[in-house]
Amino acid sequence: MQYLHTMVRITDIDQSLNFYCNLLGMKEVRRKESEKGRFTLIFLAANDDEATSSEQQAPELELTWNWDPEELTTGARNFGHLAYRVDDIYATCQHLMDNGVTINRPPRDGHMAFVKSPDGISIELLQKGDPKPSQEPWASMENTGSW
Ligand SMILES: C[C@@H](O)C(=O)SC[C@H](NC(=O)CC[C@H](N)C(=O)O)C(=O)NCC(=O)O
Ligand code: NI
Repeated sequence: MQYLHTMVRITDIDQSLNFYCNLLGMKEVRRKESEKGRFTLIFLAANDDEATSSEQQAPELELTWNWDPEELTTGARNFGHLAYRVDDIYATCQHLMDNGVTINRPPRDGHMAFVKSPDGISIELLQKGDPKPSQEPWASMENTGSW
């Protein structure tokens, strides 16, 4: 068995592509429109995953946008988060914060941070390799989550 993707529903394509692609660096790999079902599917891959060998498809994030407006609750307790490994957690969090994203759990320990997507999906960011030495403003920044 091979892990293929995780699907999350979104309320706004532009806001979601700005967050996942422009800010987090993911790439759109394909898109499917359904006139009958009145929805759009957009498949994203993390940039490092593009290097995965062709026969081992990179795990993807499937964004589902239903054309008819719907309110998305923040989901049942059984869904936790999407996790990504980043080269520089401080630089990633700074770029997100500079573009208006709240750093719910700052990378105080140089290892782990949490943010949320425009639709409230929890995103865990983990530092590649060893944790970076603690630095400001992250060391003294308060959590806004329950982490
Ligand atoms: C392409 C493949 O990866 C899919 O996941 S298609 C699954 C299908 N999706 C939809 O019908 C999208 C629109 C629908 N209104 C929705 O919001 O899901 C489907 O069966 N979805 C049901 C589900 O629970 O995933
Ligand atoms: Ni799917």
